[in-house]
Amino acid sequence: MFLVGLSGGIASGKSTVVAVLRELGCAVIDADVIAREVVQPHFKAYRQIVRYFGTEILLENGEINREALANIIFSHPEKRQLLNSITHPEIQKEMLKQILKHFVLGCRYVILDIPLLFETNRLTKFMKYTVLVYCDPPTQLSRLRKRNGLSQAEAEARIASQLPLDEKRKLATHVIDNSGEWESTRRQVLSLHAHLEASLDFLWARLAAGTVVVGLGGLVYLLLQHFIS
Ligand SMILES: Nc1ncnc2c1ncn2[C@@H]1O[C@H](COP(=O)(O)OP(=O)(O)OP(=O)(O)O)[C@@H](O)[C@H]1O
Repeated sequence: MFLVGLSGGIASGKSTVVAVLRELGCAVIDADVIAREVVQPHFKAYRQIVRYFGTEILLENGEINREALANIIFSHPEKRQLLNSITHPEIQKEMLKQILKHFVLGCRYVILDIPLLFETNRLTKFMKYTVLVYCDPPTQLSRLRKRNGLSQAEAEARIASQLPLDEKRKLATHVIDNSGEWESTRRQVLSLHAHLEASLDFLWARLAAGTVVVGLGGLVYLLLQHFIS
């Protein structure tokens, strides 16, 4: 099995592309969903967040008030760092668990949908391929304005807070250009899927796992022989 990182920019069409990939039966791990899960009450990160940030960041139902927490870390970079040091290891653990599950199920590849994949650049070294869902700047601006009901200035400010798509484009191994019609995007996703399905890169991980299993089996056999005789 191999990993494929997928990212985009605000309103560039990532959700649209992921929907097609899921429809094709691809295994997709959504980092945003995991980030929301690990701060739910029964998780370790929840207890740590409450310990450090206090019960005032809780909603009446006991869940974390994400907006209140976002406001705190917005003006206190050291608190943002603290929050990241609590949540990031839990998110990575959960991602690893899901990757292993897909490996055991025999998936050839898994798509990791990570919003800040190219900005943080920490996870790209684990990816065999990286995919950018691209959209030309005027189209991105107009789709964002329409979807979120924003003024020109508001939409421009949100886009400017991210690494420009033209910069991310240089970092990706594959680009899906979503500037045109849905059908054109769909065709590109189908062709990417065919390319990934045809790749033999999944064999390396299976070979490595097979070698470990055979090695461990051999070791157990030798130990049993030793103790029985
Ligand atoms: N090819 C397309 N043609 C027309 N509209 C599109 C196309 N692709 C996406 N859109 C529209 O553009 C908007 C943004 O798309 P989408 O929500 O998929 O982007 P996203 O990258 O997931 O956004 P975000 O990361 O900001 O949540 C949506 O309203 C969607 O319906």
